[in-house]
Amino acid sequence: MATSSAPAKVYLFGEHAVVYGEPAVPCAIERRATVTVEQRADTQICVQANDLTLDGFTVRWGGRTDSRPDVNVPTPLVEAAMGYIDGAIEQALEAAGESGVGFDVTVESDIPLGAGLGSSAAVVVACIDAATRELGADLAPETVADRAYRVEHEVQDGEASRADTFCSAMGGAVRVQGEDCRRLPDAPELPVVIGYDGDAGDTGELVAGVRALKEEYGFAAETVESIGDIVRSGERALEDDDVEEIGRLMDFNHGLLSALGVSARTLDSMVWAAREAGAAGAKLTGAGGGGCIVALDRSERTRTALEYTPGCETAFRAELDTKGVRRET
Ligand SMILES: Nc1ncnc2c1ncn2[C@@H]1O[C@H](COP(=O)(O)OP(=O)(O)O)[C@@H](O)[C@H]1O
Ligand SMILES: C[C@@](O)(CCOP(=O)(O)O)CC(=O)O
Ligand SMILES: [Mg+2]
Repeated sequence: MATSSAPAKVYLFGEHAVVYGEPAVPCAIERRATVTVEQRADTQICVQANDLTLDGFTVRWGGRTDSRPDVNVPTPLVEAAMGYIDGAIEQALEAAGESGVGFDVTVESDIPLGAGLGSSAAVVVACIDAATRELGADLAPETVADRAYRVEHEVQDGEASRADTFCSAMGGAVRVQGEDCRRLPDAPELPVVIGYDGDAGDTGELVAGVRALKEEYGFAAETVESIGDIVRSGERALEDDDVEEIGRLMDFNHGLLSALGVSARTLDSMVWAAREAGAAGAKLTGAGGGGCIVALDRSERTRTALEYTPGCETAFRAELDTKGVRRET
């Protein structure tokens, strides 16, 4: 039996545009998905999944006698979860040079699902790490990241960046542009506050929507390029530890994401509540459509204001996670 965990992340800058080769800077936070993998005597894959926003379900597939999942939760969720776990197991088997092995997989996650905090990447990264160790192999975090990216790419219908998976595997703040993935040497000490509307967005669908807009309108393509410019300015502000400037750029980034159609009324309300409470800046994080915003505020004012904002289910402070994927005992 092997257990690994991997962290969630917020995007300081650059989600969506990173899918088209612009840079992005995500940052790992101290909320984790933990995955336990144990070999079975047969060839089935049996997944037990739980997280904050899920009542929990068990699904079993593969093997000779039972190839249909036996579950009690909505089909799209199960299909997506099966896609991620199936993909992760396939990558682990390939990495360990094995085939035809069945596993019991248990997922426990503190990361709200589909909320822009990268629950999918954390689950896949932790699952690949645990499954390869269960098979006697040991992969470097960079290799886990690369294999996890292939899974996200497949599940998101061929459109995904390496940002979420690299960040979750490596921890800290990272910069990703195409295949160029690096850890930022001095992870910034940022006063991150997160607001969550209790809702979820479908990453694959939202990415496809941006792609369609970009193909239809030249100015949408330019908007994507402008997000790249914001990220480049953001990197300089991060080097200077200039929280006010980082915040201004986050505000600008949110405006452009909103123009690309991936915000939501609740996300906009939370962003405005944060700004009015004195946050240095605020933006949605991840794919959007519902889920989380990220704001910067050293004081408690933003968190308190968010808690009283209609549409906000919960607000919390998030510490930077410098560890990335790790073995749990
Ligand atoms: N605890 C979990 N158990 C099983 N599957 C999970 C869990 N957390 C996330 N997932 C998978 O990840 C998907 C959400 O990923 P995505 O839409 O990319 O949003 P995000 O990565 O922002 O949370 C879920 O639909 C599910 O398939
Ligand atoms: C929209 C996107 O840039 C980030 C998606 O993040 P999340 O799955 O919503 O946490 C897609 C990607 O980079 O693969
Ligand atoms: Mg995701």
